Amino acid sequence: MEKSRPHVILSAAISIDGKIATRLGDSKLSSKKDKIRIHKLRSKVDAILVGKNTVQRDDPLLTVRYVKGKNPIRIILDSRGTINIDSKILQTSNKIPTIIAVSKKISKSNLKKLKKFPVEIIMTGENSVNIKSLMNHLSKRKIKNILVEGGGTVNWQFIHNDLFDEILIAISPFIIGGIDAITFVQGKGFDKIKKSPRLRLNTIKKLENYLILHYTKV
Ligand SMILES: NC(=O)c1ccc[n+]([C@@H]2O[C@H](COP(=O)([O-])OP(=O)(O)OC[C@H]3O[C@@H](n4cnc5c(N)ncnc54)[C@H](O)[C@@H]3O)[C@@H](O)[C@H]2O)c1
Ligand SMILES: Nc1nc(=O)c(N)c(NC[C@H](O)[C@H](O)[C@H](O)COP(=O)(O)O)[nH]1
Repeated sequence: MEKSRPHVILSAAISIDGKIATRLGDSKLSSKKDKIRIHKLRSKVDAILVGKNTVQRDDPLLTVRYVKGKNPIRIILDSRGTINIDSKILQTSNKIPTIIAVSKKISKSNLKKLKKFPVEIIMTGENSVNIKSLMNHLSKRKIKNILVEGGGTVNWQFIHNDLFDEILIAISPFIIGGIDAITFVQGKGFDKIKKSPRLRLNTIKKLENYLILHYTKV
């Protein structure tokens, strides 16, 4: 029987205090070697997924550049279709397959704007994108594995809905601090430790001053 969702790997670079960006959205935590590690990983997955805020803040390409390899399909969660038309994602959508996942709340004008680009639009969910049905849809499209590269709001949705299989964390040698800085997992958070998914620490690897932790679910 076909699996109802792809294999999901959550990945992030965090400061030693668990933040993924400063309060101003600066997230440049990875070193060159760490980027090479990430790009190797990108080249091995069918798709890479991020939330709209990450696109707005980082203006990422989400391609494989530090190593040779194929680019994964890019998937952006953007409920209302407010992604910037000048973003590298939209501007390179003629070269790299791109899916914009939107919800039924998207305005006609934003939908029209997105349709001007050669992107695939998947509409699911009332207010925000229904990631369970999105995963189901992607599975039918033969997307077998997805690298979720954040940000914190997206990570919470995947963790809270138990839609992940592995977590890769790069603890980077920085301290960010501050109550307004974004953490690896945002959202409401669990109120009891026992509600947190149980994780098994599989491997730890030192990469210069970085520590790469690989977890799977128990
Ligand atoms: N260090 C790292 O590894 C890393 C990785 C990724 C992002 N970041 C940083 O994280 C910050 C962005 O994180 P964030 O938490 O603000 O936003 P995010 O990137 O998680 O995007 C969240 C947005 O995605 C959209 N969305 C649509 N459907 C959704 C759904 N079902 N679940 C969740 N989101 C949905 C919504 O507009 C929502 O506001 C940026 O500053 C970025 O630089 C850091
Ligand atoms: N591993 C990792 N280390 C970081 O320091 C960082 N900021 C991210 N962030 C993930 C997010 O998806 C970013 O937007 C892309 O890492 C930028 O992607 P590009 O280089 O433009 O392809 N991820």
